[in-house]
Amino acid sequence: MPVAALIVAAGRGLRAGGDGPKQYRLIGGRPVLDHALAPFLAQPAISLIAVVIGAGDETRYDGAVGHIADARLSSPTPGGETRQDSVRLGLEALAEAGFDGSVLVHDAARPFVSAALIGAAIEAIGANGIAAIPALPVTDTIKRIDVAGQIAETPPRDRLVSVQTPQAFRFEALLAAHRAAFSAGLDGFTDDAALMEWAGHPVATFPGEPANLKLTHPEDFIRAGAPAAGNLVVRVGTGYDVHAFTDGDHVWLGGVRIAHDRGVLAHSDGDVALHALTDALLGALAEGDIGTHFPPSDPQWKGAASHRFLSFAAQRVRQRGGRIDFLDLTIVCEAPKVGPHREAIRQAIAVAAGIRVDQVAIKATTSEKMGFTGRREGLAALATATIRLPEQE
Ligand SMILES: Nc1ccn([C@@H]2O[C@H](COP(=O)(O)OP(=O)(O)OP(=O)(O)O)[C@@H](O)[C@H]2O)c(=O)n1
Ligand SMILES: C[C@](O)(CO)[C@H](O)COP(=O)(O)O
Repeated sequence: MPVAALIVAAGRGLRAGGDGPKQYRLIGGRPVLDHALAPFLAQPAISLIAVVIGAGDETRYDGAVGHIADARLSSPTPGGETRQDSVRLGLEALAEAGFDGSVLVHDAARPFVSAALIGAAIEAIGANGIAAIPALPVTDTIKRIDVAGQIAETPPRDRLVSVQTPQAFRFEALLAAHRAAFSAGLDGFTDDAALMEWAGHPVATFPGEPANLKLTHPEDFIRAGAPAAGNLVVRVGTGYDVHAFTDGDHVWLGGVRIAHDRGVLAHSDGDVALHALTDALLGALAEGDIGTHFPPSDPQWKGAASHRFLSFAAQRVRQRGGRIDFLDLTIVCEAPKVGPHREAIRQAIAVAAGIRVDQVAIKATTSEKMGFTGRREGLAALATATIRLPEQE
């Protein structure tokens, strides 16, 4: 089933203040919209990306995303007065382009969306879903107030969630719901899930991410680490990991399952490539190492898929207002052969880190039958991460 992404970026950002719409402001030297788009561009399952922009924002848009050379990104569509209007106009543009399948609707104002969350949205809508949205349990007690500001009700918190984007929908169903609401003159829906509920569709939830903040008020930009002057400094981190072979029939390397006559001994899935890359990013951030954040003593990481570790470290770079420039990896083993899987590994790493494939390099070498890798006792990986971070945080 084809998957499209619809990024709404036509708002004026009145609550955020500042000069011009917030989606064009810089975080870590890059526009918010560019941050929001990158993990969608890194997701190979997405075949079409449409962006809805405000009237008169064409030059800002070109300045923000003009560097992106990806045929999946279509020409921007003019938005409407409200978010609901902008989504509807974006859906109509996708319909005009003959799209059918699933659509992920995302706010440009959520620049810290992770590749993992986009993957979860695609998985949640799956082959048969109608609507699925990311949700987080609320931690504050929520009250409903009356017009005078008096508390009218305290709903039980265990059934309350706050919801985010990307929200995933069956395209035809969402388009029909938007058209029906438009014909009925209803324009008060603050998210697309509410519109689907109104149209009578079930809406499923999947776990959202606390870091997937919506930039709404000026203080959100401060929390997001937007540097005042936008000065970024280059930082380089290195990572190294080894795992011993054991009985088994496959290994995980760079997020790809490779059939092999041995497995690896590990608490997680034992992916040395992703572990070395995670440590390289954490090194560049000076935020400890993989064991600091995902202790092997913690049962929740038993058998964990290591792309989660890399996505976490990449997210930390973005949360600190930074960007990943390049990831370079060397895998050391006599077998399995890495060459046939190189491109799949590059893709998987780019998706997990939320960067482009051309920002990832994979090299492999044997150790000429010397040492533990040469004796086929295990495999190793070395990684270098080049990132940029705001000068003063
Ligand atoms: N007419 C509109 C209004 C909003 N949006 C988009 O919807 C998302 C969520 O909206 P919000 O955070 O409310 O953004 P703004 O409308 O820009 O903010 P404000 O309400 O403070 O003006 C943003 O990515 C925004 O660009 C849009 O495409 N068209
Ligand atoms: C769609 C949304 O991001 C879900 O939390 C939110 O409802 C958008 O609200 P806004 O007032 O348009 O920012």
